[in-house]
Amino acid sequence: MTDIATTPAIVRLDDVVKTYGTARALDGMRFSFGLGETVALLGPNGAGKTTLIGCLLGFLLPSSGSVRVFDTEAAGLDAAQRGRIGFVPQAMTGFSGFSAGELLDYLAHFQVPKLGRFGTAPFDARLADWARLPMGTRVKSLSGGQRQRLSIILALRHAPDLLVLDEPVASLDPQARHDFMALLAEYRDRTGAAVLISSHILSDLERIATRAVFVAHGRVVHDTPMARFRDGTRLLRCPPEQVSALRSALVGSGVSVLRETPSGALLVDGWQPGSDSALRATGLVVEIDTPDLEATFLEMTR
Ligand SMILES: Nc1ncnc2c1ncn2[C@@H]1O[C@H](COP(=O)(O)OP(=O)(O)OP(=O)(O)O)[C@@H](O)[C@H]1O
Repeated sequence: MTDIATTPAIVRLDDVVKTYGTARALDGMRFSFGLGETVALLGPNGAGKTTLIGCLLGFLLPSSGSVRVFDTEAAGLDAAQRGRIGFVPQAMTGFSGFSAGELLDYLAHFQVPKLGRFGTAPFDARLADWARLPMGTRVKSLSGGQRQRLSIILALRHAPDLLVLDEPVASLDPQARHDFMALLAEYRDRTGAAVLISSHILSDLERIATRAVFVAHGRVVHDTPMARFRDGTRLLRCPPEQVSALRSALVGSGVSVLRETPSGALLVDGWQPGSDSALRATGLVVEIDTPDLEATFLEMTR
């Protein structure tokens, strides 16, 4: 897989393998990303996304390969480096005896905001305004969505350079989810942070991501900047007897075949403005569709 990151990497995974007994959750995972990128991590259940995130945050040790964050092995990050990371887990656990307000006050002692990046106070206020938490309620009595909002505040308020979100919006209501995606985009644009977000809500990712990394069976199966994805991904359908002629016509055209679907359609990358007319000139009868992230996900990870 080609490394397509355009900025200096602050996260780099090289040939990462992680086994649980005989199961290989990560099987040669390799990609990197840098500041200003918002990477959508896409993969079906069990593809290895949470394991990858665990390795990246130093919670899990890879069985082999290397995971480097801020140019340091992830498991050996010091406190100052960890302070540059924000993490929203799938579900927040612990701290159940604290009220929301007490927890925010208590953890403020360990979270040093990087002043001047977004004017900390106004963004804090934006977060609080978005979350609308009942500050006096104990964490154990908060709803799932309220706990998720609390965990999002804790992940963002110290202005991390690297923000890692594992299914951050699954328990949010549609309004909170919509507003959070806008907040996240604002955060990224104002701070230039690197963001890695895993979510099954692909329409959200389509709006915010600058890059899509598709994983299946513990490996990266497709890695593309979103601009290239939007402009250059097509689904080509032709009568079954013409599929091999279509493949031949694409050779040397700059268009590459990512997948042949079970019905014989070709998912391709690298489509250009002149590709339609070039294909018409071959005399092949081809139906050309522009797939969205979900349609591409279904083909790339099946
Ligand atoms: N602690 C564990 N012990 C054994 N196997 C595990 C453990 N954690 C994960 N696995 C296995 O590793 C594989 C990858 O799991 P992982 O949780 O990383 O997937 P995922 O892509 O995050 O899935 P989901 O979308 O369902 O959250 C799965 O086959 C899972 O069963």
